Parts: sequence; C-alpha cells; structure tokens
Amino acid sequence: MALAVGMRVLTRALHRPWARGLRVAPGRTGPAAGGGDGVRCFGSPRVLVEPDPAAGVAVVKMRNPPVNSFSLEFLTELLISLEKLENDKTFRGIILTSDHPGIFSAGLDLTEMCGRKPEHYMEYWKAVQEMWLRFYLSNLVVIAAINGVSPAGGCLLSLTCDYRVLANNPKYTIGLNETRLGIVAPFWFKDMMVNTVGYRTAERALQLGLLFPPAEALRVGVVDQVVPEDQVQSTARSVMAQWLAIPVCRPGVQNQGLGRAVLSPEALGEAPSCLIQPLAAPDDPWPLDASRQSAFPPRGLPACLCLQAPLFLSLVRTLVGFGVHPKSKRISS
Ligand SMILES: CCCCCCC/C=C/C(=O)SCCNC(=O)CCNC(=O)[C@H](O)C(C)(C)COP(=O)(O)OP(=O)(O)OC[C@H]1O[C@@H](n2cnc3c(N)ncnc32)[C@H](O)[C@@H]1OP(=O)(O)O
Repeated sequence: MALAVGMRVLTRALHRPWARGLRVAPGRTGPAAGGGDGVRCFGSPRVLVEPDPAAGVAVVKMRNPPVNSFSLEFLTELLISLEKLENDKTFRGIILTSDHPGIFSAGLDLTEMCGRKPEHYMEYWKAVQEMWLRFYLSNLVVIAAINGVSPAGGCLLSLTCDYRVLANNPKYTIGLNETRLGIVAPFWFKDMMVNTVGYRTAERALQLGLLFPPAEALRVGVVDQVVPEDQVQSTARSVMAQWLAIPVCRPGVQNQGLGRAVLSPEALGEAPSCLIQPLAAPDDPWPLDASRQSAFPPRGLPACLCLQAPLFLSLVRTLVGFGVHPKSKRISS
C-alpha cells in the first residue's frame, strides 16, 4: 500500500506542479481555543499545543491533514512549538500525538522530494534533520502517544521520544518502510532503529521495509507499550508522571550514556553535511529529480522512484554493509 501511495504522490507531484503547495489546512493561529481549567491552547495552523502547566506537561498535536506528512511548513511549525515549550520553564515534558486519530504521521512529505530546485531539497533536508536532532536532544521528556499509522519518518519521529505508547489497532503499523518505496533510509534513521530494537531486528526490518502491527511492534521493541485506543493518552500521562518523578530525567539519561548514544559530539557536527552534500551538491541533484531518473533504473522499481548511482551505492552500503558505517561502530561499542 505504501508503495502504491508513494508512486501516486510522486507521479502526481511531478505532473501537477500546482499540487505541490497542497494540504495546508486552515487552522487557528496564535492563542487558540481555551483548554481545560482556563488554560489556553496555543500553536499554529499545523500544530496544536494543549498545555497543562500544573503537571508541567504539554500535549503537542500534529494536525497537518490529510496524513500529517512532514511538509516544510509543518516541520517549521513543529520546531517552533518545541522551542517555545523548551524555553518555558513551566514545562518538563511533552506528549506528542496526532490530532487525527488513525494517522500519527505518514513521514516525509513525498511532494517535497521531487520536481523541486536543489536549494529546496537543501532547505527541506535541513529541516528534517533539525526535527530529528531537536526532538532527540530536547531537554524535555518526550512521550509519543501513537494513535495511528506511523511509517518511515513518522516512525523516526517516534524513535526520538523517550517512550512510545501505541494504540492497539491492527491498522496502526509502525516501521521504517523506505526500501518498499525504492529509497533508502538514511544511516541515522537506521541508527535510531538499531538503538531501539537491536542490530539483527533492525537489519531485517530495514531490509524488508517492515511495518509492524501493534503486537509485533511491542514484541520487537519498536514501541514500549500497546494499550486500547481510548487509553493511549491516559497511559502516556501516567508514563510521563513516572519520568517527571525523576529530578533530572533526560539529562540524567544522557549522562549515563544511555538512549542518546547516536549523538556523540562528532556525530552532531557531521549530521547536516553528510546527507546534504552527497544528495544536493550542484553536480549531484536530488535523486528523485525527474530530469535524472534515467541514469539508474533498477529493475522492478517505478521510474519515479529510481535511485541515482551515488544513492544506490549508499543503499548497497546500508543493506549489504549494515553496521560497517562508522556510526554503527560507535553505537555498538
Ligand atoms: C531519495 C532519497 C530520499 C531520502 C529520504 C529517505 C527517508 C524517507 C522517509 C519517509 O518518510 S518517506 C515517506 C514514507 N511514507 C509512506 O510510505 C506513507 C505513505 N502513505 C500511506 O501509506 C497512506 O497514505 C497512509 C499514511 C497509510 C494513509 O492512508 P489513507 O488511506 O488514510 O490515505 P491515502 O488516501 O493513502 O492518502 C491521503 C492523501 O495523502 C497523500 N499522502 C499520503 N502519504 C503522503 C506522504 N508521505 N507525502 C505526501 N502526501 C502523502 C496521498 O497521496 C493522498 O493524497 P490525495 O490523493 O488525496 O491528494
């Protein structure tokens, strides 16, 4: 299904340039609807924040219809909301969830990744990395209340969180399914998965592009808890209370060398360039660029998803040499 949707979205974006600015839902700007107990919600058109100052917690709801894909606008608004909460000493934790039960997030916005100028890819990719780094390194406790399907980038976002609660609905699959779209998950996606589920499970999951239904997701450890759909929020709240009972939970974990293993200072320094340079340098345009698709058409893949040779090499390195990347060594050591 994901492959079919990927093909459909990419084809549409390539053939209908007017559709590229789609999916912006009008929403409340600035201070929004009043929350419970007289506390006001705030946020932006695509991100709703429901603060609970008494608990020191804010619920951050993604609302970028139809599928909460990571458009540039959405990523920007999400990061602004995170920053606001981090700068407000009232808050120590956030619960990240979707405003549209059924879809947590469809991941990267496929229309941002084709038919655009190289500068756009650069900007978009930086925003994706920024999202990953900022959530992963946030000084707030972040609990994911996953109330819908969560493929690819949606899964990555949840992997940046300290704890994942998934609603028990067989439709709510989660995983890094990039290979099914004919693209390769960047090494830092892979590293996050390795950190979470272990080497062998991650290897198989990424190679086959597995999307795990809840029971399986719990078994392999992609999520920490599976609960009935109507208990996702309350469970996330109780888990949060547990975390906030620890005086220095997030920094404490970092200091113990747990959980944030991927991000050594060198990795942080390298992260932005290692993907942007190979993918968006002037002589190496974005691999999904329609004008370059003929260079490497792997058999069996749709033309709109064909990979360029450099990316193919990277794919081979990921799939065949899984674990030989220097950052994998860093994780396993
Ligand atoms: C080459 C280098 C690349 C490097 C990047 C590598 C890392 C990539 C990470 C990613 O995240 S890639 C994106 C992966 N995402 C997916 O595989 C999800 C695809 N979508 C789905 O499977 C389904 O849409 C859904 C999320 C399960 C929802 O299904 P539902 O039946 O409820 O809705 P649909 O009718 O399928 O979709 C509604 C609407 O939304 C559009 N859409 C879906 N996904 C995306 C997306 N990721 N980006 C942009 N738009 C998306 C879909 O086309 C429909 O649009 P319309 O046809 O209604 O206009």
